[in-house]
Amino acid sequence: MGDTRDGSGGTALACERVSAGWGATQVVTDVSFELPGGETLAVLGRNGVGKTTLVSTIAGRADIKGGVIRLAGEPIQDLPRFTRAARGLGFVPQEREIFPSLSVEENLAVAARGRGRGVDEWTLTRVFDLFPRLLERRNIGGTKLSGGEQQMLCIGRALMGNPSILLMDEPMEGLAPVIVDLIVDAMKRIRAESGVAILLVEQHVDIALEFTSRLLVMDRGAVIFDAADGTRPIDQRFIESLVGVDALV
Ligand SMILES: Nc1ncnc2c1ncn2[C@@H]1O[C@H](COP(=O)(O)OP(=O)(O)OP(=O)(O)O)[C@@H](O)[C@H]1O
Repeated sequence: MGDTRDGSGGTALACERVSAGWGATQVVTDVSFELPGGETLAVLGRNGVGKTTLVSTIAGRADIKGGVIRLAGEPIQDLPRFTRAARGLGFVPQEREIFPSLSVEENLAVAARGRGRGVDEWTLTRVFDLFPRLLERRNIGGTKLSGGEQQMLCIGRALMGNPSILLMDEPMEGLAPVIVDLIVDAMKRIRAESGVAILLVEQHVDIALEFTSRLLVMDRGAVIFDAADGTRPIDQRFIESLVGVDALV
């Protein structure tokens, strides 16, 4: 019997015909998928196709216009974002949103939320073990960090909430290749050590395929290639052709 809170052994996150946008503007149309507990799903697509809008809708930041979002089976689309976070939805936003007036350690500490999982809990010590750079910089103000360090802090902060689902919006964007490697390694450790389900928004097909063969490709707000259940054979070059050349530079 799996952990009912994080849905392991069942569906951790599901979107059922979700349409969404910002104010009066609809961006996402009829997106459906299921993400089992502990698995990773990559959402691919070129700039502006609606990937951020989709994860922002799941997180409770964009406006849902139709459909149902389920967290471990329970509908959450009408809940405020803070309640979704409290129920186990972690978010690594594209803009990182580090608190500028707080140190690294304070940024992490304010996000701490224990869930009584004992040794499996993410704590300051564990986050510093995952990202030793953050330990070295623990007393530095959040905005004095490099882009890569800010991304580590943003991921560490989401982990401090001990989520069952981690929504990650292009976490490698704009980072030097050596930092991308470091973040990829950290994400592999996060998956192995915590069994968290990850919804990864990516533009780079090769990076997505390092984690998963569960893929959705979006174009103009809709899903144009659905391999979310992970059973479809994946041809990297075909997926790259769907995502578009601007994603390959
Ligand atoms: N916070 C926001 N407020 C208002 N409109 C937004 C917001 N974020 C995105 N949009 C709009 O939604 C549309 C789709 O953009 P979105 O960011 O969802 O695409 P994307 O696939 O994530 O692209 P990118 O990789 O550039 O982030 C665009 O017209 C964009 O201007």
